[in-house]
Amino acid sequence: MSATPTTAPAGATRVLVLNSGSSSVKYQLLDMAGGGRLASGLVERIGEQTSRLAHTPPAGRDGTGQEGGERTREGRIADHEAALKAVAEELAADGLGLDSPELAAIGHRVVHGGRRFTEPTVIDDAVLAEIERLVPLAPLHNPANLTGIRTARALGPHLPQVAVFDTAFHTTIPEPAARYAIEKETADAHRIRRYGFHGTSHAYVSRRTAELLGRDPSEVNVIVLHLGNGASASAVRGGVCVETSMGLTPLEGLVMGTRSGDTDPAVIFHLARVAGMSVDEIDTLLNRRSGLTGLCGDNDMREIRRRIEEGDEAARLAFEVYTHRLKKYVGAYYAVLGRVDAVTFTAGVGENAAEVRAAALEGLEGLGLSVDPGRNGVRGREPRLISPGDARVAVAVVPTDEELEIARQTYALVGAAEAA
Ligand SMILES: Nc1ncnc2c1ncn2[C@@H]1O[C@H](COP(=O)(O)OP(=O)(O)O)[C@@H](O)[C@H]1O
Ligand SMILES: CC(=O)OP(=O)(O)O
Ligand SMILES: [Mg+2]
Repeated sequence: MSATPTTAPAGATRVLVLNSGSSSVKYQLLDMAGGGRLASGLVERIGEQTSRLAHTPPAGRDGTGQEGGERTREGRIADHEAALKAVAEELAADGLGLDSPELAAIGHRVVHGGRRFTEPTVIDDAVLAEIERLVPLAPLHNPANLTGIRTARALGPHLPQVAVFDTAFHTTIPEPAARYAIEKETADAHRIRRYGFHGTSHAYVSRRTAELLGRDPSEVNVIVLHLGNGASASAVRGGVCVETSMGLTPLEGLVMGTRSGDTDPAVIFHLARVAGMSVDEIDTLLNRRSGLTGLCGDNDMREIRRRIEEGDEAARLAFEVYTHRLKKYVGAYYAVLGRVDAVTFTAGVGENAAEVRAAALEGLEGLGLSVDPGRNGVRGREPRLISPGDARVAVAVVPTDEELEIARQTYALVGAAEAA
C-alpha cells in the first residue's frame, strides 16, 4: 500500500469524489476535460436497516430508457466500506468502474486537517496516519473519511488519492479570531484553537457570489451561511476567510440538525457535577441529541415547517432558536467585515428554506439587509439574488457544490499536465 501513485494515469481526465459523512456518502464522477458530471449519488442511513443508495447514471445509461433516471437500492448497508463497494458496483454497471482507463484520481473530503494540512494533499501512509491522529478533533467525521480512503485505495490501488480538507480555507483566519482566551500553554500543548469547517463550501460559494455580482472575488466581502445538517457561517474579505463559526470541532457556532452550537462551557461541568453524566454522555448529548432534534425531536427543516403550520409550539421554538442564532452571527460578521457586499445562503436548509432566510434577516433593514418576498419564494438550482433591486447589500442563494470544488482541486494537483 505504501507505493502510492502521485499522478494520474496518462490521458485520464475523470475524477471520482467521495464525500463521506457520519452516516452518508455523497459522490460524483466528473470529467475535467469538459464532459461535466457523468454520474452522482448518495448513500444514506449507513448502518441502519433502512439504508438507501440513490445513483444517478449518465444520461441514457440508466437501463430504463429514461434519460438520467435514478436507480435505487434499499436495505441495510452495514458500514462505509460496504457503501463504497456498492457505489463502485453501480459505477461499474454504467461502464464507469474504478478500473476504467479514463479515471484519473479519487478526491476525498476530509473534515479535519488540523494545522498541518492547508492544501489538497496526495494521500500516502504518512498522510493517512496524520488524519487518524486528528480523529479526536472530528469524531463524527474523520473516521468515516478514513474508511472511505482505505476502501478506495483497496479498490483502485493504481489511482492517486487526494485529500481536500474542510479546514484548509480557514487557515487564513487571523490569530485574534482563531485563538480562544484559554491559558496559552495549555491551549498550545493540546492544539486548541478555532480551525473551522465546511471550508470547501465557503470557498466555492463566496467565489460564486462574486461572479453573481459580476465582480472580482478580491473586491467582494461576503458572509456565507452554510446551513446543512452541520451548519456554519463565515466572513470572507476579498476572497480570504477572516472568521468562521465552527471551532476546535464542528460543534461550535450555529444551531444545527443535532448539534447544539454555542453553549456556555459551564453547561458541561454542571451536567457532570449535578446530573452525574460522563464526558462521553455529554459529548453524545451535545453532538447528537441537541440542536433542532433536541429542541423538537426533528432535525429536518421541512418537517419542522410542516409542524409549525399545524400549530406545533416545540417546532416553532426550535425554528426561532435556530434563526435567532443565525441573525446574531450575521450581525457579528457584519461588524468583523465593516463593509458587506453580500450575505449568501447555501446547503440544504439555506438553499431551500425561504422562511429561514426571511427570519434570519428580519429587522436588519438598518444594516441595508432585506429579502424580497417574491424573489425569496422562487425555487431553483441556479445562483440568484433574493434582495430587492435597490438593496445596499445583496442577499443571495448559491447552491454549494463541494464535490465539484474537490474534483477541481484534485485534478489540479495530480491531473495529466497536457490536459490541465
Ligand atoms: N426543501 C427543503 N426545505 C427545507 N429544508 C430542506 C429542504 N431540503 C433539505 N432541507 C434541509 O437540508 C438538510 C440537509 O442539508 P445538506 O446540505 O444536504 O446536509 P449535509 O450535507 O450536512 O448532509 C436536511 O436535514 C433538511 O433540514
Ligand atoms: C463539518 C461538518 O459539520 O460537516 P457536515 O455538515 O457534513 O456534518
Ligand atoms: Mg454537507
